[in-house]
Amino acid sequence: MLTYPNAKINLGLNVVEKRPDGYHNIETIFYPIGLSDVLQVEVSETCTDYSFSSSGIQIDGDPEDNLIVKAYHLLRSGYQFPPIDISLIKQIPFGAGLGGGSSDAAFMLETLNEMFQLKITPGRLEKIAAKLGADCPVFIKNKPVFATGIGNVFTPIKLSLKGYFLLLVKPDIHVSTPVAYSMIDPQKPEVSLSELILKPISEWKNVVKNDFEKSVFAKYPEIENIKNTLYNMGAIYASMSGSGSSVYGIFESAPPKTEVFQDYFVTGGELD
Ligand SMILES: C[C@](O)(CO)[C@H](O)COP(=O)(O)OP(=O)(O)OC[C@H]1O[C@@H](n2ccc(N)nc2=O)[C@H](O)[C@@H]1O
Ligand SMILES: Nc1ncnc2c1ncn2[C@@H]1O[C@H](COP(=O)(O)OP(=O)(O)OP(=O)(O)O)[C@@H](O)[C@H]1O
Repeated sequence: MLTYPNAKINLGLNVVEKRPDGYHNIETIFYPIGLSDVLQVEVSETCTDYSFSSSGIQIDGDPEDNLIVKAYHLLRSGYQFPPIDISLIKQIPFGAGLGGGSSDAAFMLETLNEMFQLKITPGRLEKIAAKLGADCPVFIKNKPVFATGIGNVFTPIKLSLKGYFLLLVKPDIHVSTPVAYSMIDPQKPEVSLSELILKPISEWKNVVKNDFEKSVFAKYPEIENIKNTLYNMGAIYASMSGSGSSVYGIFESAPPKTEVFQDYFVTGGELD
């Protein structure tokens, strides 16, 4: 079975408070985008448990630590299904705040559920996904949502960026999520993001913020430069996604072709 685990961007992100368990309560809007990996899972004719191979962008770390493999082990411990061969084409940069690994894991859970008719409900799948990472559960419904808690409590929102254009830029900087959280001084926002996002997109620039930007920009001015360049190119709204290092611009029409980002990973297109 072939699936295309997609990335997300965060539209606004408030880090509200640190919790006793070390995690942080946040407010954010997750918006799925078209950039995706390719995940193939087939019943294996050769192995007795599972095989995993990965091509495309080379993922650091041990393959056993890949979130896809962790998702596999999580279901294997509670459900019966035959041996499988898993292959991934990695196209979503990691250390980018795009949730690529989380999406791979969520799609892996869904694939196994569907291929082997495990009959796990979407609600239960979200709970299983939460064991793999805070960003994982959102990829089960995979719709724009307002999220609270550690990013796992969802309220549907009526928000469509259909017809707008995205330009996404990822410099060659890996921002580690735990390190990014450790640099933040959490603060309850005066006005909730769920209200601010109802304003016209042209006003987001002045009110919708990502709390990670302050400390990440201070450490890596190059990332702030990308955001400024996107505004200079005519973006109606620009922001770092999640804990970085990717930065996106939202445009009312196709952004002008430019050489300025030639050293970076760049993607984009019309939004859904
Ligand atoms: C920055 C975001 O991408 C915004 O969507 C997410 O909050 C990050 O989610 P993620 O990468 O899935 O994070 P996890 O793999 O669950 O956690 C990695 C580390 O980030 C920190 N972490 C993560 C999520 C959260 N709400 N509070 C945290 O403090 C914790 O130190 C945790 O050990
Ligand atoms: N399938 C996967 N794709 C990408 N990274 C993975 C995957 N499985 C495990 N990882 C690990 O996750 C790390 C990236 O996590 P990090 O939270 O820093 O980045 P991110 O861009 O916010 O991505 P995500 O939200 O998917 O975790 C990588 O360094 C890699 O070791």
